[in-house]
Amino acid sequence: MTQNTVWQNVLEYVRQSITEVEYHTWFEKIQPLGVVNGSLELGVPTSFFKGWIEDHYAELLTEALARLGAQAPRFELKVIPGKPVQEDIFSASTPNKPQEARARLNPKYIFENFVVGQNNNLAHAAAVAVAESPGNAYNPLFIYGGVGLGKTHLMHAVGHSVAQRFPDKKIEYVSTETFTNELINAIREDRMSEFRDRYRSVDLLLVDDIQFIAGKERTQEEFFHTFNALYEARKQIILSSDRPPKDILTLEARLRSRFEWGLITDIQPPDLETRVAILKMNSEYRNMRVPEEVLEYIARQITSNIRELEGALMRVIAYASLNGVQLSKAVAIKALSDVFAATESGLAPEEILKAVAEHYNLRPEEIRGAGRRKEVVIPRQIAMYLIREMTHASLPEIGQFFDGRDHTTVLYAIQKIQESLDTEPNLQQTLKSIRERLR
Ligand SMILES: Nc1ncnc2c1ncn2[C@@H]1O[C@H](COP(=O)(O)OP(=O)(O)OP(=O)(O)O)[C@@H](O)[C@H]1O
Repeated sequence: MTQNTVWQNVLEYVRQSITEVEYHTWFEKIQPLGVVNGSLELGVPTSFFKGWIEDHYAELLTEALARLGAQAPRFELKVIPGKPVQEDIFSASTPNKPQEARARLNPKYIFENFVVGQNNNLAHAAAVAVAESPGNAYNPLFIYGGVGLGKTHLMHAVGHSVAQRFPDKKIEYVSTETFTNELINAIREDRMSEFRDRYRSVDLLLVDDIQFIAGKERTQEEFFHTFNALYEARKQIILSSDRPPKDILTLEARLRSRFEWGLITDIQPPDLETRVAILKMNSEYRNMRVPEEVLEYIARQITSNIRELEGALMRVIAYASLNGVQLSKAVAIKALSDVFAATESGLAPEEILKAVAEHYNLRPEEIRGAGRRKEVVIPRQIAMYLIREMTHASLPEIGQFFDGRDHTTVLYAIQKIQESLDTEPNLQQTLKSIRERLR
């Protein structure tokens, strides 16, 4: 199981550095075989495939292993003809066929894997009630809370549970971003009735990150009608958000009041015991035995984001396996040393954004916002680049920070700056003086 943990970490890194097409073409077909003497062994379907990976991605793979703390990062490709596509927990969240409702649900996000603590027990109880009697308990169910605290997990858990209990019910999970993009495409391609049929014919609609609907008038209009159609037909709606409806600015009053019709429940950051329990559950899920002292060390370091908490555990497991050492607190401290060193040196994305804004004589909101003028686009790209360089924020987190942009937008911005750095000496000077402001 360790190899899966290592591989998932590597994949996460790789995915941020290449296009989705490359990722699906090459990396989804690789199967982790094991870590042998510190070298990660990977199974590939053909020798052509092997050669391609060696020629094009060797450096990236080595870099990913080094980032995981491998002292001597090495991997070996073995041709295993006819090997099926690796089953990985991330692949379930990306298929395009809309009707395959369950396919959009992450298999890990079930009630059994959700640790209930004081921070989330009300949200959990409400989700269970809704799963038992969709459309009748609380409609809509509105779950809000900070980043990485389990909102999506709970929504998916309801989806899995309803799918199991009521196999004929149609379930749709969608992020607000996807809903918006699909709406735009439907309008452009003259497929609005298809779009409406699809969303208005479901029995359970799960919409993630609804706060991003703010300011999008056409999306709000369409969602309003979808909401009404489903509500009147007593179909269940669950919404997640990083804030309660009253704090979503520029949300039409009629939508806000609808969001408040059912039950609004929040998820708070977990306490220490709950964090340890989550880590324990996670290691059991991966069939790993991790000493209590390691779990506790990690749980004490990371307090407010469960995704980061899990990421740290994975990193420690990967580090131990790649370096051939037993899991212990000392190893955990080493494995996480650079993670914590960087957060202690402690620049927050806000500070970096502020420095960029000051440099350009702009307001931070102008850079963060939707403006497309060149005067704000370049500072925005620079801010994204520097946040990536100076913090441990992931591409999706940076995207979220910049008013919910997609991680591909962030990746594009970073690549753009990297390319320009070679050709534009002025840009190097700009970056230098912004970095100096941050000293
Ligand atoms: N109570 C919990 N028990 C076990 N795992 C949890 C719990 N809460 C969150 N997690 C795990 O933490 C990770 C992040 O959770 P999730 O994606 O649901 O957060 P979120 O609140 O939707 O975040 P975002 O605001 O970024 O959308 C997931 O891997 C999830 O399984």
